[in-house]
Amino acid sequence: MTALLEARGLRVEYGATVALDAIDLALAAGSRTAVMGPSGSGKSSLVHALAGIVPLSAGEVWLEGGRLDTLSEARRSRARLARMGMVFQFGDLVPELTLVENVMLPLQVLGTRAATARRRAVEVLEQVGVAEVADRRIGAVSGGQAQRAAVARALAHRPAIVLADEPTGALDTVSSEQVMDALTRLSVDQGTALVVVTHDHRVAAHLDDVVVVRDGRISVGIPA
Ligand SMILES: Nc1ncnc2c1ncn2[C@@H]1O[C@H](COP(=O)(O)OP(=O)(O)OP(=O)(O)O)[C@@H](O)[C@H]1O
Repeated sequence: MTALLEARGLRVEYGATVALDAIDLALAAGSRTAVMGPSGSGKSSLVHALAGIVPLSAGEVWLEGGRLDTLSEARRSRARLARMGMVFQFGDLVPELTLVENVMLPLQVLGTRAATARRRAVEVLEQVGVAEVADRRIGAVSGGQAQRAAVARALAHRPAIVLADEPTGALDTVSSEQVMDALTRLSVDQGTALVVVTHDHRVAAHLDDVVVVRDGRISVGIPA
């Protein structure tokens, strides 16, 4: 079966630092993968390389059977926007906008009409359990609620792949569980491939596979 997203021989360098080397990874539709490993081992670099955000020194990234890394920057951004959802530790939501407006934004960039985008945004906010605060500004809700809005935003356009870098890192245990429940439930419902960078074994327990990164390489063994 063709992988949805595949890395072949990835190498990423920042100046003299080799952040990733010889990475092979294939993600199938509906797979749920934790990326674990020590601080500085290359986990964020891996997620950014899979998303086509950082330039590769060597290797290839394939998205749905086509090369991602060789596309022009504009086409890569478009492919990322259309087919991927990204969630980061502190969200990157617009604090002055409401939850629903934040979730509508990428849909509208993709050409969805405002009324349709709003309906879909409210639907996903309901699925992640924050519909009751949908019209509050991000700055006026809790960290857990904002992070669930970030999950809603990443999933609203029904991406094939969700890449989440420490999505629960700033949250207490209860909020962290809510965010992971929301991510995994929507992955099950929509068949999304889910990749979650985490230090937390409780977070990894929500996922089916674990990839351990050590010194820029995928290693087999017990996560640190
Ligand atoms: N923009 C950058 N410029 C230079 N070096 C970088 C840059 N980003 C990351 N690095 C280096 O690349 C290596 C891998 O970093 P990366 O952020 O991918 O690790 P990580 O496993 O995600 O770390 P953490 O768990 O602490 O977030 C580290 O040595 C880091 O210092």
